[in-house]
Amino acid sequence: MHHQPVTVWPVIAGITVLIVSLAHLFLRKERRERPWDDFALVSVRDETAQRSFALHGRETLAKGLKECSGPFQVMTGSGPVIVLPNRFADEIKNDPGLEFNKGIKQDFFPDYPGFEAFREGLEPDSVSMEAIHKKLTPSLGLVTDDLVEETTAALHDIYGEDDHWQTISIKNSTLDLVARTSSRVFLGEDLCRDEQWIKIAKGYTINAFTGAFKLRLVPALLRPLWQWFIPELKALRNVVGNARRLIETEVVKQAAVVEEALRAGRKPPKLVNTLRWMYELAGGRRVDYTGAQLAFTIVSNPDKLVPRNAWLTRMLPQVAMGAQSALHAQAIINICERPELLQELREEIISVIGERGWKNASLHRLELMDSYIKEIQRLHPANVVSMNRYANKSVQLSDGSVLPKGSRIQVCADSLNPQMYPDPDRFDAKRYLKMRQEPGEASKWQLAAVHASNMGFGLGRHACPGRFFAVHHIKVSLCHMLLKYDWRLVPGADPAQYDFEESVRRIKPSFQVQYRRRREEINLDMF
Ligand code: HEM
Repeated sequence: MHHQPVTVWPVIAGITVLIVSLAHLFLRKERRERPWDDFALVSVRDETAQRSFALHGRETLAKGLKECSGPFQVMTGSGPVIVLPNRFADEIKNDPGLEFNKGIKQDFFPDYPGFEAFREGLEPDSVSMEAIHKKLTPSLGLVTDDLVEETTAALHDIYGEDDHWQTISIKNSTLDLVARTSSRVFLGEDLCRDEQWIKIAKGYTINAFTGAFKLRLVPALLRPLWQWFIPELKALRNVVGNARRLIETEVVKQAAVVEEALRAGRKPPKLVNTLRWMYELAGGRRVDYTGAQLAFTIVSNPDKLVPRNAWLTRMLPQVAMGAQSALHAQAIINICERPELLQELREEIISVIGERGWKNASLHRLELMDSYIKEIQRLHPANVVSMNRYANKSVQLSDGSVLPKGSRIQVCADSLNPQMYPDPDRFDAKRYLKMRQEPGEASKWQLAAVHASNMGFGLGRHACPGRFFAVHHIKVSLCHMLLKYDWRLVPGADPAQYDFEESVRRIKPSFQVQYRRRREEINLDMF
């Protein structure tokens, strides 16, 4: 009788892959999700450490600070994080052993198709990072006219011209405003008004986060194959494809204008947007313009992030649009409760912009506004920890404790320290203005300056490089929003409309405010 040859090799190969994958999964879980030795694991209300931090993050941190004399740890959804009291902020701020990007890279898949934004955005020497440092920050004076024009057009579309009170979600409306006005600076006039682009910027984030989350659940060996079966990653690849079509068309268009001018022996017309800047900086280098633009917008919709991505939800909302729109929204909410301050801010805008126009120096002179926003970052921060780091090697602290290689770190804020801030629980819009009036302190307490006592923009070598633009941007927006509209809370509405996730506080999308068009004292569009 003829026997069918037994095809044992595929079976053996399959079993081997399974065993290796399970071993890998086990080891990975062991390595990344077990608390570190030598650091107290803090929890409150008899909850498990993970639930304690997820549900009562700020309370858990407060307990750790009160009961532990030094660093302690909390358990996040994706493993332990060692929390340092604020006194270590200056000590570790420039430590080369503590990286910003590595933690994100580990949880995302920059080499897989769809994750181009992570590949481009997480390279410290990427052209997009260079564009922020070398072009965007030094050229703020050049982007002001575009920002002013786009703000006027966007406010007209979003809030309109009606002088009767109307009700709107402050979170969604400021997100729409910021998505459009910052896209004007990132991409130029045509794309910032393109609904398809705005939709892409919002869709990319949710698919990237959900897809990465699902992929992380699978053993590493299977991921190269598994990625093709995850619906969100299919959607992600489509979004990138659509973005690529839009952005590359724009790159070709902008490049053609430059080439044509050069061929005709003319100086190319000036265009101020990061796309053009990256093109100029690229030299011979290959640049993924689409990945870079998606990286700029990656957190345009931070509310939709998946809870299990806790480590990332803490880090990424602090980058770009999500943080900018949250600060815009908080500035409006706070002003609703302070009509006298609104009047003072209006007077400052009228006197500074009215007399000097939209110069860079004028925006510097909006010192009350500067102080007001910094006080919001102090007293109503989106997060009470900052300086997310990953230890590339073990790092010894001055108290003798050792941050193990592979651990993730955060530093607690100290913005309620009465030694630093008298009457710390009081919201004082002029607090930083007064501090700047002390001899020698004029620039130390500017909104864009970083200091361990207010880490709204981080601290040290990984402090936010986009902060100078962010400050410029919010000042242009607030000049328009405060002068053109009256604002108030919805009468009788619950003031506590925030969601808390771990140590992060987010404004609920359902948080509504009321506004109506007023006649502005000066025409901001004429300067
Ligand atoms: C109000 C707006 C913004 C706020 C509050 C903010 C806040 C922050 C904070 C706190 C960090 C440090 C995170 C940490 O150390 O854990 C950070 C980093 C960063 N931010 Fe911002 N940011 C804002 C806007 C922007 C903008 C507009 C850009 C880009 C143009 C940007 C690009 C970045 C980048 C690339 C990093 C990482 C820096 C590095 O890897 O060294 N941010 N941001």
